[in-house]
Amino acid sequence: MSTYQNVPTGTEPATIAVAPNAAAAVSIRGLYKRFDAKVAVNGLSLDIPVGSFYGLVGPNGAGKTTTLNMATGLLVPDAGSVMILGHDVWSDVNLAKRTIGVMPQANQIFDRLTGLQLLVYSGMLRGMKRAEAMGRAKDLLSAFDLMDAADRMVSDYSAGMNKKICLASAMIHSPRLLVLDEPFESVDPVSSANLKDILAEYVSTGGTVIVSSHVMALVEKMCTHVAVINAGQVRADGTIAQVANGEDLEDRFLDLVGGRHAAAQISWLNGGGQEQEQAPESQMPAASSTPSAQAYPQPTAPDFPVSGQSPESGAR
Ligand SMILES: Nc1ncnc2c1ncn2[C@@H]1O[C@H](COP(=O)(O)OP(=O)(O)OP(=O)(O)O)[C@@H](O)[C@H]1O
Repeated sequence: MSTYQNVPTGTEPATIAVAPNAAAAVSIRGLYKRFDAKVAVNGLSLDIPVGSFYGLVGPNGAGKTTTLNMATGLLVPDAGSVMILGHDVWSDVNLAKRTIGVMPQANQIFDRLTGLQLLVYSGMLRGMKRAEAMGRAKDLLSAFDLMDAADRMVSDYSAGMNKKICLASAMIHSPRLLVLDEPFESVDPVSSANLKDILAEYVSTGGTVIVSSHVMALVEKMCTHVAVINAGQVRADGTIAQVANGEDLEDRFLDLVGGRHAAAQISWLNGGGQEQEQAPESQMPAASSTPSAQAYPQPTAPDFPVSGQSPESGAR
């Protein structure tokens, strides 16, 4: 898909100048998606090298999830192309899906299964024999410190345990590319360190990890590469050092996406430590006068029934 037939005239992104990179783990060109009037992804192009730990960062609503959904065969783009390990995603979407492990969201899994059942089911969905899926499921439960919870229903897991079982179910078929949305959210520091070790080991064997995250310190520490996304486009991409460009990555991010405004200037939000600002004189009653009905309008009886009272009972 490389034409812009679904894109409103006049809003087409710049022509795709550079051919997709078949050697990349993911090569995106001119990706575009519009939801009614909202352009979520606006001609986005990006190459993600094989064996990289790639962070996608951007403010809320920047288009990260929409991009990842299109790149992983979950959402049809309006235009543009995505290649995964040299194969066009949308010409054989099932092949692409076999290559990728996408971490599901907590509300996308069958949480009435036990952790063990969920992993075995995920493995068998990927075409594994039950015995093989069972063996891998136990390895993952052990690696993710979930062995004690293996026979408990996932609906009874804590938020962090839920994250871990979702991540494990994305890994059971040993994909070549892992796509993870905020994988460490709610995960305790010990488990999170273990997960990072597992992911680092996976990358060292040639796997590629893409994480979408808002936690810049985590991206700076874990990732080899980063792309800053804003308003559906890539603002900067490359190794962490290239993107940071000698600055702290978080400061650089703020420079790139802008939009920082002075929250501290909300006039009424003062924590109680300072005198409230006086209202302008014009809005205050004259000194020594008693409050008049004009200065302080008296509340009137509500013209709607008060909870538990009929309009009649309210008048009593
Ligand atoms: N199904 C949808 N229908 C309508 N608008 C959508 C839909 N999905 C996303 N959008 C809009 O597209 C824009 C990009 O959303 P997206 O979820 O891709 O952003 P994001 O970068 O992942 O944000 P966040 O960091 O908050 O998760 C937002 O303005 C969002 O409201």
